[in-house]
Amino acid sequence: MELKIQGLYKSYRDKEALKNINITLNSGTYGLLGENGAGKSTLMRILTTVDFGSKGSIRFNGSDIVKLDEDYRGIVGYMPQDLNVYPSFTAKDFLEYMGALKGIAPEVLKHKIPEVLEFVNLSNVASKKVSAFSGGMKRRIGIAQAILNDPKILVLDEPTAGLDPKERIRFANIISAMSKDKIVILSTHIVSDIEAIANNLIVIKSGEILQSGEINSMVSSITGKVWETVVDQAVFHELSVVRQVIRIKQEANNIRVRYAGDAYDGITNRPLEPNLEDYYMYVWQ
Ligand SMILES: Nc1ncnc2c1ncn2[C@@H]1O[C@H](COP(=O)(O)OP(=O)(O)OP(=O)(O)O)[C@@H](O)[C@H]1O
Repeated sequence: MELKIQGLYKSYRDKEALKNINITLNSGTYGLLGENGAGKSTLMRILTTVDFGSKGSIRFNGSDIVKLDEDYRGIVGYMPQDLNVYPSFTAKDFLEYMGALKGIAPEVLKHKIPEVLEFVNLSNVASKKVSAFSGGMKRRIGIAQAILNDPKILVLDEPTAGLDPKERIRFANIISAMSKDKIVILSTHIVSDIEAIANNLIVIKSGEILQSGEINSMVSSITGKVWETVVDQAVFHELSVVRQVIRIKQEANNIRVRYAGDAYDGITNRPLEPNLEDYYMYVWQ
């Protein structure tokens, strides 16, 4: 399976939201990371044909997705950032409605709805109004509607925003369980969520791909470059000028510092296992 994006641009009047995006996605989970306004939602909307690029092409297994039209939409699942549900809809009503919009036959929906509700662990609230759901439950019903058509390509815009730690883990497990033989693309601002859910990272900045690759190899490329030390205020000040500080914690009169770069001379440093946040801070900040 291959989704190939070539020379993709998107302009909104005077704003260039995407600039020359080139990337090929295969089965796997891709985390799209970028600041507010980087272009993540724009790229996701184009990948799902909710919107179109100004220039460039996207091909699924060699065929242009715009030309594939319904055939492409039939294999795509999309969870937009703001999923609006009529307040009076129950979970089941909502899935019936979304299923009908996707053109899924009623007899298929009949067995598919209980299946997806079970999958996202909402079977027990199938007849409850979605308007009364917690943030985490709303995200899960969002996933449920996105997978109604057994999509090969699943696009999730900020699926973990506003989730508590428990819901976050539950969500990560749901995504991992269904990422086999699919292209899953999810966006987030939270680096640790990408590390927990995705195998591949795409960093996007001002509409351009800054870097993309396999998360494990990115992280292992900075082995030996992440340290912890406990220093006083004066040394911390010197250190923070010449090294990338990742995290600090005040401890009595000292500061515990996680930093990246070469070990700073003249202090006691403890080597740490790098993680994706270290990589992100060290390489891009
Ligand atoms: N419909 C639109 N009309 C005009 N400009 C737009 C429109 N949609 C997005 N933009 C602009 O395009 C740029 C990219 O926006 P986009 O929503 O894709 O970013 P994002 O990375 O998803 O941001 P966030 O993390 O805040 O959701 C921004 O500068 C935004 O203001």
